[in-house]
Amino acid sequence: MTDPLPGNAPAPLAVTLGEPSGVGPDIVLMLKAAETARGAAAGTDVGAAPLPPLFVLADPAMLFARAERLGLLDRLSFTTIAAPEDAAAVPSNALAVLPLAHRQSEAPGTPQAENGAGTIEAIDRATAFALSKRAGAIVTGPIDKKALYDVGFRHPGHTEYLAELCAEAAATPLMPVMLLTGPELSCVPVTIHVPISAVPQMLSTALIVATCRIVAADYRRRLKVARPRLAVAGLNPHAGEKGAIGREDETVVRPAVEALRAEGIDVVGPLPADTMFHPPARARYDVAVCMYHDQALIPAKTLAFDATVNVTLGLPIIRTSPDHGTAADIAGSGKARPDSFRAAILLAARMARAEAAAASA
Ligand SMILES: NC(=O)C1=CN([C@@H]2O[C@H](COP(=O)(O)OP(=O)(O)OC[C@H]3O[C@@H](n4cnc5c(N)ncnc54)[C@H](O)[C@@H]3O)[C@@H](O)[C@H]2O)C=CC1
Ligand SMILES: NCC(=O)COP(=O)(O)O
Repeated sequence: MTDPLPGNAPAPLAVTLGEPSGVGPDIVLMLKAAETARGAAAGTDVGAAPLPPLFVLADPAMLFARAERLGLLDRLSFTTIAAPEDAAAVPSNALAVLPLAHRQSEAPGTPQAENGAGTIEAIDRATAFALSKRAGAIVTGPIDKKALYDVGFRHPGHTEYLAELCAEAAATPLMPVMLLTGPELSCVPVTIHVPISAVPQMLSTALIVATCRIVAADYRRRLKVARPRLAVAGLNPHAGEKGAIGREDETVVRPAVEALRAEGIDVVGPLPADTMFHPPARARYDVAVCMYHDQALIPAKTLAFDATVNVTLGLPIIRTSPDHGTAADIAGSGKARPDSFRAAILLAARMARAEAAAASA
């Protein structure tokens, strides 16, 4: 995961904390404190790969308050920076913080309406840094979607919002693809944050084809899988039982798989979703392309909740995120596990190195 690519060192990672009342701040602080402990215990194994260079976009006062609540101040210091480029000079025992214009309050477990502007500012600025290559990738902490909707955020989640920000910058429409990737399973939902009742209408052969093309291309370029094997799930029970239990698998999904195979993409399907996630079935593909959110995310989170990472494909920037949400029930308690956030940071760094190598090839 930490293999260097000489001459292609990407810029530091831009990290957003998401909802300040959630576990995003806890986890980043805990990861950095563990890193500092590693430095203090030089020569001993603290059991995790070192973090790559990164900086956090946040209100330093909010972060300090959460660190104090978690009892981490004796193991952690903060250095405020004015620009991403300053992160390189921050000592490894300090957390580089790029202050937001908006103030943020801490209030574990209770989203504060006035925090919404800072949450969105962090995402906007991290994305701008990544687009201008001043950040190698962005790693986002979980947002409370309803709390942001309540203050006027008009996007279902990061995935769709980041696509819109990148499309504005590129002046061209972009289609984001959500990938949940873990040690045992990688899954993509073709439809993302939509009510289940809207899924059959939204699914089309063109949407499945476009999704799979993006998956195949990003697997090759950014995940270094030369010939990714895709397995497409059916929509209906038993993949429609040849049309007897729903027609979509024959009229929508199968034509997409045939079109993709004609293009040379290694893809099978439609497969019955209930029998494609057991171990021997998983060994036959690199990524499962699913028809709706929970068809993909239930197996991914069930198999490896602590190690799965959410990646947005199809964008000119690299974005990763932990698989979990704000975990408001445990925010500020020190009970949050930082593993998925750590995996998101390490994967972002690996993808940024692959991207830098591909760009200079
Ligand atoms: N990328 C993002 O911004 C995401 C945001 N969300 C948002 O998070 C909010 C809460 O969603 P939920 O469905 O309740 O899922 P959740 O993942 O926040 O919590 C589900 C359960 O898992 C536990 N949990 C979650 N992360 C944990 C961690 N790191 N360590 C230990 N335990 C952990 C929680 O305590 C809770 O019991 C919603 O507003 C949702 O929209 C959810 C997923 C991703
Ligand atoms: N359940 C995954 C999820 O909601 C992630 O959303 P996003 O904010 O990463 O788009």
